Amino acid sequence: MFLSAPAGYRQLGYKALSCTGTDTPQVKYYSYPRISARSMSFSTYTLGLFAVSFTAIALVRRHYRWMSRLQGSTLPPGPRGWPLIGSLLEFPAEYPWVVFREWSRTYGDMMFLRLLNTQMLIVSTANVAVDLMEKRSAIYSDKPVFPMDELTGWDFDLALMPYGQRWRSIRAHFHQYFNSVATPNYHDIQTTQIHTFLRRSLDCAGKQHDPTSIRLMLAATILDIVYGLEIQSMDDEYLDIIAKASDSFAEGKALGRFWVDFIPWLKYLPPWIPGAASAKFGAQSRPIVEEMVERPFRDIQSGVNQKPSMARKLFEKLQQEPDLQRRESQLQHIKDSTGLAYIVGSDTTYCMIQTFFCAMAMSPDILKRAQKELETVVGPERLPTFEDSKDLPYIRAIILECLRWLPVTPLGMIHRLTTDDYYNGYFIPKGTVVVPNIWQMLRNPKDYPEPDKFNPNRFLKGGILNREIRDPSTLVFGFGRRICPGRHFSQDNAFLTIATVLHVFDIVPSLDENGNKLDPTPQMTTGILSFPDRFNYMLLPRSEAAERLVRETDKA
Ligand code: HEM
Repeated sequence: MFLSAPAGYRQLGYKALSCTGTDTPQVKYYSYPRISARSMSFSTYTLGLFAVSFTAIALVRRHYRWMSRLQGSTLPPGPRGWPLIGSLLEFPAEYPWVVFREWSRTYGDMMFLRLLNTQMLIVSTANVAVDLMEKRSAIYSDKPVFPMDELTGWDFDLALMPYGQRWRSIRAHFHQYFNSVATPNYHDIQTTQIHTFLRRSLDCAGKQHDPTSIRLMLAATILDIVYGLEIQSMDDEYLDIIAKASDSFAEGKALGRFWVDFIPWLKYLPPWIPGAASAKFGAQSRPIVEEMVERPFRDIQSGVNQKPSMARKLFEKLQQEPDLQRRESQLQHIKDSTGLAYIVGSDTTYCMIQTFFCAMAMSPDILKRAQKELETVVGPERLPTFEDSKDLPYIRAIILECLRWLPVTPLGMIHRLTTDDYYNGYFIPKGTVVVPNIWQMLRNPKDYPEPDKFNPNRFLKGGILNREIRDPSTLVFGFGRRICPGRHFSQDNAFLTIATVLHVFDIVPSLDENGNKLDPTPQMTTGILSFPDRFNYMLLPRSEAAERLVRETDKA
């Protein structure tokens, strides 16, 4: 079930794994334990029995339905699995993208498997992903419904939402404010927050860099744009509500924790019945999630918060809607579309910026070359701006390589097929959940030779970006009608953060108490999002002039 989760949730309890690194960083992923049946409680077993019975009936019925629809095709190959439970026992609980790559060596670029009553297609190459999820987007844009999302209140989240009218309306509101024409409107806010981040980083120069300051920068940026909120610290009361809501999401999605996603009628059990753990948990979670969505909007509706923002503009526009019923339903969609921006946008962008710091701490030559480009184009008198982007191909190549090297969502987000499909002689039954192994696509040596190496040069030819190399942003932000609508905003933010940091700071391994360099080798996390965590690096101002440039941002 964790595959269904959206980008951008606080990754609590994620596992971290050692990586190895050299001057040209390479990342290795190790063991991937299986799901442990011992961790399940008695009531979980009881409900598990129900699940097995229901699954058995559903599977037998489905088997006969499929047989009549094969039309001379076969299902794509894949692990055979066990009766009833399918491949549940061998399904990797950690770093699944690495295991799927191993499996694909046996089964090819389309692998079909079953987990209880969920059928899954894992796609390992970019061409197949584009053929299915982009070119046939009309039938590959749905998402499976998980009753737990409704119980916990998380069903407002666009990334989880089934394809349909509600999704269309919320996405349209969101798109209006995050499309490529609208995002430059946020450059001032982004610049202010990035400059604040530079000053905070300067205050901690020479010490292990605290990634909380990256989170704070992103929170302050997105919540200012969306609600006009001024976030000064991570102790902010509203951030605390978001954190609690995110915790409830993470727990609700933990594989094997609740059975309601396998036995949907469990959601109708009242919370006080023994065994109704999911309903009980949902009843605790829902008010917190509602508060997260409602609280900042209340202040806008009541006029307490008058600052210009996306929510305010949408709300004012809505007042011109004459149809009261329509106004009511649109109001909820507006609240939902604004409520999800921070949730889906901040952690994803955070992961990408962490990847940048990690790559730079491990690749001094690449860092120096980027700084040289900045010296030539921007000069010592000022900080880079968004307008410099077109003249900084090496910085842009670094961004592309960060997206490719350690993709933030290695398995993207699952899609669901809404009707039977036939592709390359294979039958893909309606309801199949499609998992793109983006991590593997971005490690295809035909597109990216020596794929484990961090090497921005692969995107350059004759000093400019080489359009013949597959652009990783066409994969990492997902596919077709569900493609990430925050991608322009996120890439803008990444550009200015990376360019300004490199212009004024060196990024180097931090030191132990005896002044010896610590190993900057990162730990990779596993989960919906994956990023290098807990690695040793610090920022040092490049010169007094650079320090001055940073301090002067306070006066700007
Ligand atoms: C490096 C940063 C980011 C990455 C790698 C990323 C990646 C993704 C991916 C893979 C999806 C799923 C697409 C699919 O289903 O095929 C997605 C969906 C989404 N993203 Fe992002 N994202 C990032 C930043 C952002 C930001 C900054 C925002 C908002 C400001 C955002 C908003 C969304 C929304 C609303 C969806 C759901 C779209 C839908 O299902 O219709 N993302 N993102």
